[in-house]
Amino acid sequence: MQFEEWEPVYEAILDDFGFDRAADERVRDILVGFTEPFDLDRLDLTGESVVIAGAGPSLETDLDSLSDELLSEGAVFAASTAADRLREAGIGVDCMVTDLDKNPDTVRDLTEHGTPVAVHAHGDNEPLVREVVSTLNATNVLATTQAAPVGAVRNFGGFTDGDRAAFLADHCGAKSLKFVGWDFDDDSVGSMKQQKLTWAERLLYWLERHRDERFTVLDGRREEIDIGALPIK
Ligand SMILES: Nc1ncnc2c1ncn2[C@@H]1O[C@H](COP(=O)(O)OP(=O)(O)OP(=O)(O)O)[C@@H](O)[C@H]1O
Ligand SMILES: Nc1nc2c(c(=O)[nH]1)N=C(CO)CN2
Ligand SMILES: [Mg+2]
Repeated sequence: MQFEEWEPVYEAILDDFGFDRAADERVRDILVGFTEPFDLDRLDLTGESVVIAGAGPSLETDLDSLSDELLSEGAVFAASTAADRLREAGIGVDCMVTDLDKNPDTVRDLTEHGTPVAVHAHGDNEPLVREVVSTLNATNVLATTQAAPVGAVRNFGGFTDGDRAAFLADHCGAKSLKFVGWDFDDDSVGSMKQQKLTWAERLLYWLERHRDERFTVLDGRREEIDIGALPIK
């Protein structure tokens, strides 16, 4: 997705949360200083089915639905702590997507052993960007921002760790996306997290339209989704 297409949605998100664009840009620029260009051919997903693992409570039961066939033929993208759960279950992660707020040791371990991690800079994770990114093997870091891309820091669209994983897989040519571990209505989360999940759902709905693909995670929900300021006709 080009930034011009993403930008109005980004503005709506900033507005909804009261986040500051200049802060996102400042932390993005710090990340620029720690990263090198990432060769996206390493994540060529052309013709592949990709599992997008969120970190919702349903991940536990959803893991049982992942067939050996899907896992051997497709790729697995994991948001944040979903990477830990998958690895515990013996499932390899092809890419982790994170804003570093939960499990930096996993990020360190994956990047050390050659797995790409999409590391996101935003206005509220400056200390993590400063402390963690300098300790990583930069070759395996795919730096991202929700603001305009600069240098090696890319923007594929998306906001929360999980929906950014889906936008990244889309960018990399995935044939189909399968979602596990997604719970948009989760009573265990606070109001800010619920607001983030509402945006994640909207953004997946938008991506679904873009791709002309039905995401089963949205089944039974499409009619109810408040698209907010999304540019959907
Ligand atoms: N019920 C859920 N709880 C948490 N994450 C969920 C849930 N359902 C889906 N997800 C996806 O899994 C990802 C887990 O990442 P993580 O918990 O680090 O959140 P985040 O995007 O960094 O937001 P936060 O600032 O709340 O930590 C979320 O970004 C979201 O896209
Ligand atoms: N400024 C800002 N941006 C974000 C934030 C956040 O807390 N603050 N959380 C996100 C969830 O992954 C994604 N982007
Ligand atoms: Mg996170």
